[in-house]
Amino acid sequence: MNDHAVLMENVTRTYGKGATEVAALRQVSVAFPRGGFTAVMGPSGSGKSTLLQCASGLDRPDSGTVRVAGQDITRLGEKELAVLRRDRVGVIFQSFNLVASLTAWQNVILPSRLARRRPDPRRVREVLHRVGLAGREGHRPAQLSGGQQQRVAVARALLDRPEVLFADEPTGALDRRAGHEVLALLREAADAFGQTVVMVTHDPEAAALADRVLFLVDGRIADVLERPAAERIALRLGGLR
Ligand SMILES: Nc1ncnc2c1ncn2[C@@H]1O[C@H](COP(=O)(O)OP(=O)(O)OP(=O)(O)O)[C@@H](O)[C@H]1O
Repeated sequence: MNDHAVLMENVTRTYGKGATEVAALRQVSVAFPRGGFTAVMGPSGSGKSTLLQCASGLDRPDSGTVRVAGQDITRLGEKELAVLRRDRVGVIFQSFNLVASLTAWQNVILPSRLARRRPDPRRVREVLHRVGLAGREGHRPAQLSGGQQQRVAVARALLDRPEVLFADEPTGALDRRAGHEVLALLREAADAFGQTVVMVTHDPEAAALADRVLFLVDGRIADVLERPAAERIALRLGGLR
């Protein structure tokens, strides 16, 4: 067993062609240690979301390799990739991505239902309880606060106990307190459940909860800080712009 949940080697991702070509990632090599919590920061357009999408199998790099749980996902066909994403990876977005017509419970089990599985109701209850939504199972997104909606999305990502949780600005649409609750859940996923967390954020205070902060500039890793305080992150970030 290697101790990296995700290993990216020489990953390049270019969008567009000719005059409109943009190199979103340039030969990026990075390892995300098992059970670690990594924040990814950098100026707008530096490649953070692209890195997350390539690492999670939502996007394919043009070259380089991405190993998730030891498997090179760049070599997998669509079906195999879908299975790996389903079984090993959880994803959380800034905009929650919930279905408005479904209840919290139904949103949490939706990916399983689409994969023709029947999740154990005890597990669904447990995971909704863990994110603080006991008693809100029957509420639809419009009947929940932004923080509660994001916690539904976290519960959905946690349901199948994925080895890796990817979060793209998970607190971007939340106020401080709600954001902190979501971050605490991500921290707990790493500390109590040994899950690997990779989170893109613009917020130095959010990044300060991570074990390590990667800074991207123009598609390259410009710096890595271990367990930095928010002030140091903000300073480093200011120096990059
Ligand atoms: N689908 C796409 N088509 C064309 N260009 C794209 C596409 N997605 C991203 N890009 C470009 O790739 C670069 C990196 O984008 P990316 O979204 O990864 O940056 P980011 O660091 O996440 O930015 P932000 O903080 O603004 O969300 C940008 O220049 C962006 O315009």
